[in-house]
Amino acid sequence: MVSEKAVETAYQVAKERYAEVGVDTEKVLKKLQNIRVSLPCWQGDDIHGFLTPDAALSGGIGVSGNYPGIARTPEELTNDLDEAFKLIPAKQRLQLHQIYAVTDGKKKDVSEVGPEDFKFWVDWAKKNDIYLDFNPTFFSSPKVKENMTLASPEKSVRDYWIQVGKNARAISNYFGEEQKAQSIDNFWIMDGMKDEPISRLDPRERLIDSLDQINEEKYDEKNTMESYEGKLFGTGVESYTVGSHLFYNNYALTRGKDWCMDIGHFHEAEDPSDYLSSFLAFGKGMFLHLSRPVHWDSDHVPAMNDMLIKMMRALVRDNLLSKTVIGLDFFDASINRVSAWVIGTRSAQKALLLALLAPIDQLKDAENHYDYTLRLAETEELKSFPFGAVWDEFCLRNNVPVGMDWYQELKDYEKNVQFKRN
Ligand SMILES: C[C@H](O)[C@H](O)[C@@H](O)C(=O)CO
Ligand SMILES: [Mn+2]
Repeated sequence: MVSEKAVETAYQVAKERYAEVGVDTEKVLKKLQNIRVSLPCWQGDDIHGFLTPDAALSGGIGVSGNYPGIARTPEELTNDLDEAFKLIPAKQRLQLHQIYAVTDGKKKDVSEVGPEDFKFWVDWAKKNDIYLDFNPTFFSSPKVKENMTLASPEKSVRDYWIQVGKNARAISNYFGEEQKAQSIDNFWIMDGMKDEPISRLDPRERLIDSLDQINEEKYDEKNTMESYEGKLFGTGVESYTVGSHLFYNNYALTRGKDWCMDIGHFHEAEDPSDYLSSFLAFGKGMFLHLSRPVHWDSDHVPAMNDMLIKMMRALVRDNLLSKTVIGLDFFDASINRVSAWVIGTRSAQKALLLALLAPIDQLKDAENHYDYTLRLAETEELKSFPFGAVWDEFCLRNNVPVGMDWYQELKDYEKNVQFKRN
């Protein structure tokens, strides 16, 4: 076990080192304490959900791996989440998908679920001081016709999915009312075509109309805010995605909604962190799906890599955190699913902490006075500052295991709970 004394001693040294360059680590720790990251509930059960757990995944997303101990019921999923939250410092958020409705034995279609089917989650969230976000489920359903939902050429198909979207807004609004904090309602719509379409505009106009119909009801933004997640392509819809990045960027701007960037949905040569300030210079707010794309939108568990660090730096350096909810999106069944939540969230928090531990005002001042030498010298020196000691102190203060100590706790849970499920 990591010695508390060693952590505290190292922190005192780190505090002094950062103070030398004008960074107050105590202020940074307070900031980090109040930034909630939104975990994807679907990592816990490979996106099966409870409404149609046997339905095949569609929309070009896929889970690989078969690690034992998957959660099969709402109780098992919340037990696993409880375990993850014991190993993640500070209070967080959780994204639910619509297929995670808990209908108490009643057979319901996704177009029929409402707030009452999420009471289970609201009760659990209140008990644990977790904020809930939402994602309507526009995939894994026989009602998806030829890869089309809200943009379908058939009115009856669109109408079905419009109802799903309306329900989603009512559910997210219910979360907001209950938790007294805004719930993000994130729309990802899989619609697209495998081969070159003749019209690229018609499906987009239909999608706009469907979304506008979904948004007819006015809800208090204190409770709920829609965000729209674009995509470059997906397996099966390689040639055309109706909801491209630019499409939702414009939809969000013209409707006063949030834009969602999933960093797995960009081309490898792009730098998605650059889009944050480009959008937020005009837009209302941003929701993120931080993920780890490996050659494509593979939804690996986020690691503290350059991409993640750049995203956090862009948010912190330009003061965009107040307009952004940091969500995660991954589903990896090749490793313990609870460990995926722990690793992904701790990595996101670490990247955020690293970004916060910088004398940003000073660096901006250097930049505004053309002192690019100081800017480069200091940002490079900061890379070898004792950031890990500040992270360990953060874990210690939050009563969660420091360093690899969490792994042993998780192995006990795996042995005593998860492996007994089969
Ligand atoms: C399960 C999520 O809705 C899904 O991952 C979506 O957010 C996405 O990123 C699709 O590629
Ligand atoms: Mn996503």
